[in-house]
Amino acid sequence: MSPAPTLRKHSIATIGADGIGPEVIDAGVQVLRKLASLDGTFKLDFEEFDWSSETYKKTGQYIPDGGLEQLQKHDAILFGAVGAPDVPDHISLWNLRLAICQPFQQYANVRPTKIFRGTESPLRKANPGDLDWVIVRENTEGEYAGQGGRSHRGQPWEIATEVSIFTRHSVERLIRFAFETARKRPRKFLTVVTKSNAQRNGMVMWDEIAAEVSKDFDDVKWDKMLVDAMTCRMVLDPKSLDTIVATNLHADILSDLAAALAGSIGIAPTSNFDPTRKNPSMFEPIHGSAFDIAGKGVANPVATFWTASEMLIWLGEDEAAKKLMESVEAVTERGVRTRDLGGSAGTKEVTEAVCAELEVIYGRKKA
Ligand SMILES: NC(=O)c1ccc[n+]([C@@H]2O[C@H](COP(=O)([O-])OP(=O)(O)OC[C@H]3O[C@@H](n4cnc5c(N)ncnc54)[C@H](O)[C@@H]3O)[C@@H](O)[C@H]2O)c1
Ligand SMILES: O=C(O)[C@H](O)[C@@H](O)C(=O)O
Ligand SMILES: [K+]
Ligand SMILES: [Mn+2]
Repeated sequence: MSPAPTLRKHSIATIGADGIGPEVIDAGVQVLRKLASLDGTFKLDFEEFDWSSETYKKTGQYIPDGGLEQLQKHDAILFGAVGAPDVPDHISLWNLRLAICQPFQQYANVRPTKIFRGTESPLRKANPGDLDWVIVRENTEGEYAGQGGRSHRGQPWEIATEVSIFTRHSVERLIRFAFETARKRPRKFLTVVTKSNAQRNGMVMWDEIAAEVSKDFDDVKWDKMLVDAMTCRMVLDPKSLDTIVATNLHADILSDLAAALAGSIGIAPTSNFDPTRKNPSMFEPIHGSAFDIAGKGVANPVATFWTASEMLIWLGEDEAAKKLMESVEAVTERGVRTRDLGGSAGTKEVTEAVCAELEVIYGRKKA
């Protein structure tokens, strides 16, 4: 008798945090548990962290002392969203999301977008397949470097600075990552986005570094766009784009636009990668805590399912990741969609439909 194959194990830290964050993370964990049990070749262990704006209001901290060391023990982090109506947004963002991404040097933030079957783009002429992009966002510095200050508060002569920092080290590693990402995709095509007409230092260095790095990627075609013109190209000529690289802030904005053009911000995933694998990478839907719909059971969990699929690829579970995406798309195609996608289903119904579809895909149930 051949020995039983060893079960691959992955430990996941979950941080639902605020608003719809815990709702979509619970849905994601439910689907992941189902997937692992149907697949049977790998096991997922989850540890839940209750770090949130509620924790902050009680303890004065989002992340307790030693918190990053606790995260460090896990293979990946599945994150919901942070932000609450009664905590300033810059406090919540800087003390939870950025307090993980930056020290863990998760420098490549990868944001794919596509139009799901059964859903509609607000662009009249775009159909599934016509918009298929990956935005690579710098995730450690730039406009989010944390440099700046305020003086003379409240005075008519008050001043505030918000200084963008671009280092050759970080720009080069990110652009190299973007070329590698483009190389792995069928079209092998990268668009480098900057604002090197108005911003004449850091952005000009970006353009120069892109030109230098491109020499190591003869097989990847690339072009350049100014960020303002890029918004027009995304809307008017979506088929002309494939992989896109931009600064922390520019790509933050472009990726919300990309999600909306694909149908909804409720479908778009994010991977915050530390490509060196020294630290765990963090996976989250692109959207925020959406206070306007929190607690109503209507949040679209699809962004978190796609996020979970990206996380599985990072953990080496490509086959299961593919099956998860097949089942999500079968469900959208069948019309089980939340309100943001023009449907009437709630978070629970979509989640249950995806679990049922997984059973079909794994062949336990007749379709
Ligand atoms: N990475 C993060 O944790 C993250 C990201 C973005 C915003 N935020 C924070 O979230 C809070 C709210 O920010 P915002 O309103 O600018 O952006 P948001 O993404 O939370 O919401 C924008 C709009 O999209 C809708 N929406 C978002 N996700 C949805 C989903 N899954 N299903 C259906 N509809 C969805 C919301 O209802 C809202 O109308 C703020 O505190 C902000 O700082 C956090
Ligand atoms: O990091 C940010 O800019 C915000 O949290 C959010 O808009 C995101 O996209 O993660
Ligand atoms: K998020
Ligand atoms: Mn954003």
